[in-house]
Amino acid sequence: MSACSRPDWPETVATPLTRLRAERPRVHVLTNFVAMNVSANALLALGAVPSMTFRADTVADFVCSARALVVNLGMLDPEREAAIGQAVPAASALGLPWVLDPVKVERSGPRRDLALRLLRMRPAVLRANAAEVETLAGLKGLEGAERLAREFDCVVALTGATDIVTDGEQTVRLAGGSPLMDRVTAMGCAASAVVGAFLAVERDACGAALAALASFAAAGGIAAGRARGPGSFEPELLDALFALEPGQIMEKVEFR
Ligand SMILES: Nc1ncnc2c1ncn2[C@@H]1O[C@H](COP(=O)(O)OP(=O)(O)OP(=O)(O)O)[C@@H](O)[C@H]1O
Ligand SMILES: Cc1ncsc1CCO
Ligand SMILES: [Mg+2]
Repeated sequence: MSACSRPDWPETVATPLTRLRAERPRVHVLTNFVAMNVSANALLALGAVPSMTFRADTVADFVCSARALVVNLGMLDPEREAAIGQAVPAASALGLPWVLDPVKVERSGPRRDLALRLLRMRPAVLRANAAEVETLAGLKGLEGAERLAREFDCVVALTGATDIVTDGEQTVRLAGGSPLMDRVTAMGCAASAVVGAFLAVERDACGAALAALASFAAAGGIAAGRARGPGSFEPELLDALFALEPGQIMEKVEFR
């Protein structure tokens, strides 16, 4: 039974967080220029180690020695697209889990088609917002997320004011975080990177996605309580991820 239906939340969240900090897995992140800095810093704050190269002739070596891969389609240029073409087969060959973040597929047919081709290459988790899920599924909200999870045999983490994690059969909703997360760039991209970090230590993709989004939401809620606005929110978020304790996650995040 997957963690999407497992009720022992402390175990689902606390154990992977402790393991992440103990093992310090390296996660290879292919992402856009807007998101690079905050994604790398979020991983470091949590205890993981980022690598970010997107040279096509180098990326497979980095992926082969990493423990998870994150593929983000934002601001996609030919160089990063070529790197994705090397990185995903390298990860698949090793059975390395990977996350797909289909940034803004609703804006471009070719980008949507690339995301659909990548979905057929079996990411462990698709992390997307509502517009992206609707574009890829042709259906809105939870129904769209469930359809994608079933069609592509992956876990779908649909984020927004409430996050949804589904494997197509079982679904968990998480409420937490802060509206300030919508006023700072690349929070979704950073959340996808954090899902990659949890996949590195938790092979149950539902469990990894839940632990990641719960940790990110809890840290977001804590940071919002300390920040004066978007400018001070981001450093507060990194500090909150660094100091995050499992008890705070249970306190700040509501599971439904
Ligand atoms: N109104 C909100 N209240 C609480 N949390 C939120 C809110 N909006 C976004 N979040 C959180 O912010 C993070 C990013 O989610 P979002 O759905 O905004 O991603 P996104 O649209 O892909 O972002 P981006 O493309 O800018 O990286 C998630 O962890 C989500 O839970
Ligand atoms: C790629 C990109 N373009 C504008 S903001 C942003 C970060 C993730 O959406
Ligand atoms: Mg996004």
